[in-house]
Amino acid sequence: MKIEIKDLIHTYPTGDTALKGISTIIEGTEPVAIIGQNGSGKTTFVKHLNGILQPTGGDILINGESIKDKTTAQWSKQVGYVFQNPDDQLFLNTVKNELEFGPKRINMPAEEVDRNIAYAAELCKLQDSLEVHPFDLRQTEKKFCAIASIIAMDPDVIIFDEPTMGQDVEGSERLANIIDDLRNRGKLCITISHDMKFVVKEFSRIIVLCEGEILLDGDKYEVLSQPEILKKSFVTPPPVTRVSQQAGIQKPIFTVDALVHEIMKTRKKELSS
Ligand SMILES: Nc1ncnc2c1ncn2[C@@H]1O[C@H](COP(=O)(O)OP(=O)(O)OP(=O)(O)O)[C@@H](O)[C@H]1O
Repeated sequence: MKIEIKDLIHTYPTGDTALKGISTIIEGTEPVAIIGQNGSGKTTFVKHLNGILQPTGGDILINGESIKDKTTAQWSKQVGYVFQNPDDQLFLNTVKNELEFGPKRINMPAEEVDRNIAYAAELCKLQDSLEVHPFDLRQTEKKFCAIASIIAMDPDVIIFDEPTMGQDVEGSERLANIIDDLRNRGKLCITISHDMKFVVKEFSRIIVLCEGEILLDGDKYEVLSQPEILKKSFVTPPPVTRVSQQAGIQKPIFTVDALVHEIMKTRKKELSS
């Protein structure tokens, strides 16, 4: 899977230019996180990746094919989009019906539908809720229902818009497990998140948006080693990273264990000199 974003511009009918010429390439299966302050253009950007929004300038090529050449319904076989708010996505009367809807709409063979539903329900821990009305699920579970309904369609790319919002620790771990499993199956996950702890744990590549432009794009160590530039996007690295940076440790640190290791290393050096 190769997604080429070429000088992408989006101006809403109101005249707001939310994307001011974004260019990058997303390739392979390594999960990518999109971060940035509110209003920086994250949702506008990812909504172009399966044609929910059309570029007003520039283009996106998915495996060489312009996003403009197919409808969202056609792209949804390849690129699934999980909405930030599950209430914008769920509309049927049981979880099972929600999971079946997409695969049937894209004419997936019945056997495959059953297999994909079973996989998506198990991965999202919804096996025991298949007959429940989605609106009777807790808000956090609704989100997993929305995620499972996209996974059941078996797209190559899955876009998550703020999946950790409102999730507790167990929910975030379940999400991390979903992303790991999808990657192991060769899927590309692209995720918008404000949860920096989740971002540094789960993603190796981070794209930082600021006022409709790409501010930083690269490996998480490279991105988080530039705190002064990051400040422009009002992104705050996780507490352990900030503590280590203030303590003068150059390489970004993402876990308490890694911080302790660095401190012990420095102490050993000091003692031996
Ligand atoms: N439907 C719309 N009509 C007009 N302007 C819009 C529309 N949707 C978003 N915008 C504007 O486009 C800009 C980018 O918004 P967008 O929602 O893409 O940002 P975001 O980074 O996803 O923000 P958040 O983190 O709050 O979700 C903002 O200035 C916003 O007000």
